[in-house]
Amino acid sequence: MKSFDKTEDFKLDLPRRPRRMRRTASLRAMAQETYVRVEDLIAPLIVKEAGEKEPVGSMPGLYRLNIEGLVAECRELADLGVPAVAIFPNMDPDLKDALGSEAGNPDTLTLRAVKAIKAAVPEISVITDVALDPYTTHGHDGVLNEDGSYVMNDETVRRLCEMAVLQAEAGVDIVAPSDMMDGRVGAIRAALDTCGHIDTAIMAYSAKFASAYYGPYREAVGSAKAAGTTLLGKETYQMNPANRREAIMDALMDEEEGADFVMVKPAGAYLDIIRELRDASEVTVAAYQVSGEYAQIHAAAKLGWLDYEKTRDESLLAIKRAGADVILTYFAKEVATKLKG
Ligand SMILES: NCC(=O)CCC(=O)O
Repeated sequence: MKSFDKTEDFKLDLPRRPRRMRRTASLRAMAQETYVRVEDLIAPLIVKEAGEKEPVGSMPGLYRLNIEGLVAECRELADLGVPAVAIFPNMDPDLKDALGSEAGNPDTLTLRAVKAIKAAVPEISVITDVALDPYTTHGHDGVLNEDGSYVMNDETVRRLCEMAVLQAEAGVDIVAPSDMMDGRVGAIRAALDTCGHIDTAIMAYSAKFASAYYGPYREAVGSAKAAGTTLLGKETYQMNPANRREAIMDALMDEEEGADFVMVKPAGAYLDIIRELRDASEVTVAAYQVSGEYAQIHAAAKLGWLDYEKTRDESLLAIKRAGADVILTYFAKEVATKLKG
């Protein structure tokens, strides 16, 4: 057997050398396939009734804002070029009941917030959540049956239609059903059209998984305790994290029913679903980088275990590369500021 000759000139005969395009910054810039743009970012914001802005412990940089603070934040985001905000209410527990009746109040906090934003910052698109969980004492996204063992689908959808029409009347640009009831997109589309809101778009939380990554958000909106008061789990309506085909089926149903956006939530642990949905769907694909994804980057960076900015930017780039057209992310303002600067 011939021994390996260390002195011999050693050259691989390769038809391609991919490292050629990685050698300098300018070559790497030309070879870059994916970018995160400010136009891709949607900022989720939390509104509360009154008082000073309050930090959310597990989500550094996120605050519960009163309407005035919320409007000021929207002004800054619009000036940075962020195209949209998604508003979530932190409700006074006294306004919650088993039916989520406050959701049908034409003067509820969310609707006043929408009107204030649209009056002061008309150029930013406002997205509102269509779901009952902020308003129910049990924290579920719908109306329960008598013994509390099931979220009733069609009764819940009727309530969601009522909510969506109120939101459209308040001037919201996009309603976002996040409840995961069957048939709600078609019913909401029909209700909006019947009431003359043909131009109100629908962003469907289509592949919303029953995920542990929502933990910090539940603290932010004060629904963690509520969700714990019932034995009924959200996995009876949200999707099983193990399922891929089901996610695509549900999203394509939403598209057929009239969704203008289909969403995957969470994002980082579901990049395969984002890619597959981008390939299968004709409409805009949104991905929601949720609170747990945000919190884990902050926590690891605080411990000195990860580089904060690089990990943040890589997490968003990966979601774009997977195929998301827009990303709901708590990093929106920070990243927009960096991209503008
Ligand atoms: N409806 C909005 C959410 O549920 C947000 C979840 C999260 O950020 O963890």
